Amino acid sequence: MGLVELLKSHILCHLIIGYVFLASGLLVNLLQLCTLPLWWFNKQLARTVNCRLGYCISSQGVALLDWWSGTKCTLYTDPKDYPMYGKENGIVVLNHNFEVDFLCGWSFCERFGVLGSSKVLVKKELAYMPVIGWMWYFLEIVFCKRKWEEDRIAVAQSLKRLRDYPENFWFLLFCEGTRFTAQKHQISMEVAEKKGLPKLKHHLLPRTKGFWVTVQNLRGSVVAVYDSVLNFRNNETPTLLGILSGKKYHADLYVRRIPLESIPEGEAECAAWLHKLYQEKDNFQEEYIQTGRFPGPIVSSPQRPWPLVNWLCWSVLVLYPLGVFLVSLVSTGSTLSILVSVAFCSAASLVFRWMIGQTEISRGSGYGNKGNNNG
Ligand SMILES: CC/C=C\C/C=C\C/C=C\C/C=C\C/C=C\C/C=C\CCC(=O)SCCNC(=O)CCNC(=O)[C@H](O)C(C)(C)COP(=O)(O)OP(=O)(O)OC[C@H]1O[C@@H](n2cnc3c(N)ncnc32)[C@H](O)[C@@H]1OP(=O)(O)O
Ligand SMILES: CCCCCCCCCCCCCCCC(=O)OC[C@@H](O)COP(=O)(O)O
Repeated sequence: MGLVELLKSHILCHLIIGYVFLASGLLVNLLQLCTLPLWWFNKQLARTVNCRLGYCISSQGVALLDWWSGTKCTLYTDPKDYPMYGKENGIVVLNHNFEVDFLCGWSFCERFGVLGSSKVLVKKELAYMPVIGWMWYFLEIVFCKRKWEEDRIAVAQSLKRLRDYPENFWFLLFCEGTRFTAQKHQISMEVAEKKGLPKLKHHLLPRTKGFWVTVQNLRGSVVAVYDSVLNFRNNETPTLLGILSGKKYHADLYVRRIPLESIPEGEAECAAWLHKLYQEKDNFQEEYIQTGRFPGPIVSSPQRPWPLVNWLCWSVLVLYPLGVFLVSLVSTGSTLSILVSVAFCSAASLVFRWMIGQTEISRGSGYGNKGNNNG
């Protein structure tokens, strides 16, 4: 192991990264709170400002993936669709097998200039997470309880609000509704069998209601569905802790652009369309596993320097006062103030570790563990 690798895997580096993320993130959350009065006077300006503020947080995740761990993300897509990416609103339908799929998603958003404005249908539990969950409130992210009776009105209302969003956005949908596990897969295939639907090998049976309500409510504002399939080379299953330790992975993403007008309007027809899409996604995954590549050409989607620049700026901004504080603490501080500071740092480390834990499939929810629903 080289010196740089050793340094990247050192806990002190992780603590510094965690501190920069939490301190800058909470500062940004505070700035977002300050934009509240602006919503009354100029809603579109408030939204644009919040996109930029959101970028300050999520691009740190991209910097960690692209610059710190050096993970490569390769895009397979039709070159004639490429110029449209980032220039129009799209619904992204992505498989949900990996703990860092959201980071890869963010990395592509960054490359196409839609990171600050990117949206997702996310489980309500994540709304309470400091920094990211709080940022999402101001970015008008759509939360769901994964209980259709409670979600149907709230989700539709949140989606309707996005119709006049001032920035181009991608709306991410994990239609499987939860991360892939062997047990959830077995149960969802039992549901598929009961419904007379073909079995899927690499995906859970998609939940169709969220997709239907999204397509219905964003029609006219969103132009296309980006059917996306993500996998990692060499059968790797990357983790956020691995990335934090500087482990380099190689992600491959296959994207097909499907015009929204080709998707049926009726609920049953739309659901059938989505089930067919997941059979095709399953075939693409199978092809990747057999051949090590997705269909179609690789299109270069270069990284931009901004996530690194943003990360360095925030690091200077929050590490400098910490340094000054630590020096004064050591030189003049009482035992009590040193103990309080140590306790505070330990608590912050635990919060950061808890946030990382939210990405771990082994700590995932029981949703999808019962055939008749929430489990
Ligand atoms: C060019 C580059 C392109 C792309 C780049 C890629 C991406 C970048 C884009 C954006 C990035 C932005 C942000 C990313 C950042 C972070 C996000 C990270 C993660 C958070 C994601 C989540 O939180 S996922 C969980 C929440 N989301 C969802 O659940 C969405 C899918 N779910 C739905 O749509 C649901 O329908 C629902 C949530 C709306 C409602 O839930 P409910 O459980 O009530 O669902 P249903 O009513 O559908 O369920 C009942 C039906 O399901 C059948 N059933 C029962 N058991 C099962 C089972 N085990 N498996 C499957 N189906 C089951 C049941 O029979 C019912 O059937 P019906 O026929 O009656 O419908
Ligand atoms: C320097 C930057 C460091 C960045 C550190 C980020 C810290 C962690 C933030 C995590 C925020 C996003 C979490 C996404 C987690 C996720 O993928 O959720 C899973 C859900 O879909 C489904 O849940 P489940 O039913 O449990 O599978």
